Amino acid sequence: MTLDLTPGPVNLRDFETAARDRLDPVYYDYFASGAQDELTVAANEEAFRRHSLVPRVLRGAGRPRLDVTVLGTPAAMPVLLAPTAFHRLAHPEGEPATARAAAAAGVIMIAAMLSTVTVEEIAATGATLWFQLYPQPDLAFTGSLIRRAEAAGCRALVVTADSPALGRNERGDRNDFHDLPAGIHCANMGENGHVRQVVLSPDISWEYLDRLRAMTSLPILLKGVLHPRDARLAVEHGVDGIVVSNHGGRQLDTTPASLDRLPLIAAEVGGRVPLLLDGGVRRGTDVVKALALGATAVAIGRPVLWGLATGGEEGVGRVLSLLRAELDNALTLCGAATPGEVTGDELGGILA
Ligand SMILES: Cc1cc2nc3c(=O)[nH]c(=O)nc-3n(C[C@H](O)[C@H](O)[C@H](O)COP(=O)(O)O)c2cc1C
Ligand SMILES: CC(C)CC(=O)C(=O)O
Repeated sequence: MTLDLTPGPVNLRDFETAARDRLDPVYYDYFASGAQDELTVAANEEAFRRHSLVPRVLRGAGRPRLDVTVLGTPAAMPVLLAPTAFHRLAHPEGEPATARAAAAAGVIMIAAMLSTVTVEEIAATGATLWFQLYPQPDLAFTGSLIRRAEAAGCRALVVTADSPALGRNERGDRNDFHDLPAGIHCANMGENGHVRQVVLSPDISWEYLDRLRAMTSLPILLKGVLHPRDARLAVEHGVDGIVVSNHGGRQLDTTPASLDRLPLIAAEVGGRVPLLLDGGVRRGTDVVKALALGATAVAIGRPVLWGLATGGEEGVGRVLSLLRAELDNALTLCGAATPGEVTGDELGGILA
């Protein structure tokens, strides 16, 4: 018997390396890649490096509490699982493995409409879910998806607004990856024995959002907002929350880092609705920086996929526990007692 003394991944970036070693390179590229030159992918992580945290001392804050409530949904920490498509490309168990890990960690999973297992089966894990929607021009079909998400117990609807078309993914082109492999499909899109094609439509407008608003009493978050005027419009159209996001740099390349847009949007929204941020969050200190700049919580996309590819439910669980430990440590070192206490004024010496 040989003893395995390798320590394994000790942070979220290590999980990417571990996942890369295990994954089919075509699927690795699908998960890792962004649009075109991937400038926005790089910008998202780079933006966090540009900011510093200035800790306060002798606050006697004690060990921080990490729990938050976002739009009525309690969570053990201000980190959600961003919606990402096609988890069965990462691990045969797919989304239910991710959901079990989210449930064990007490965090909210935003289930993607383009999951490879149905929302009902994901919900059967007992995880706390929100449901992400690509608004489909067929309103009746969209309505049926919303009804299913509601019936499955999803507690909010996350409407992705940054996808009037698919971003141009050149790694996918090089790999000729344009279809899911046999046996894996968009499980929520099944209808009378065939699978509906997802439509990313440039015709979706604020008027469509009004229709959605009238279709559900669930809180609605708009995902993919980068312009303060759109944030204002979102609030005017009755949205309950905003996800400041550039889709992990996978849609329009050369957009700014989502973190760099957060202060502008926070100033425009003025606390009327909670803001979430995703894109490039890899460290507990990144979470603190996002909180300092106006987010109530953040979401992570790729790190969850790296955990899933590396070790299924256990891998995702480890990603979440590492990030939790880092966040706990960062808040403690900042002298903050709760995530809500972190503000740009008091703690986040945001030095560009
Ligand atoms: C492989 C992959 C698939 C994604 N699928 C979706 C999706 O189906 N719907 C959606 O709104 N966003 C999707 N996203 C974007 C994420 O929700 C999120 O905005 C992004 O991953 C955050 O950046 P990060 O990966 O740097 O954490 C996807 C991202 C990745 C990496
Ligand atoms: C198939 C895509 C629309 C899923 C997605 O959002 C992405 O890969 O970024």
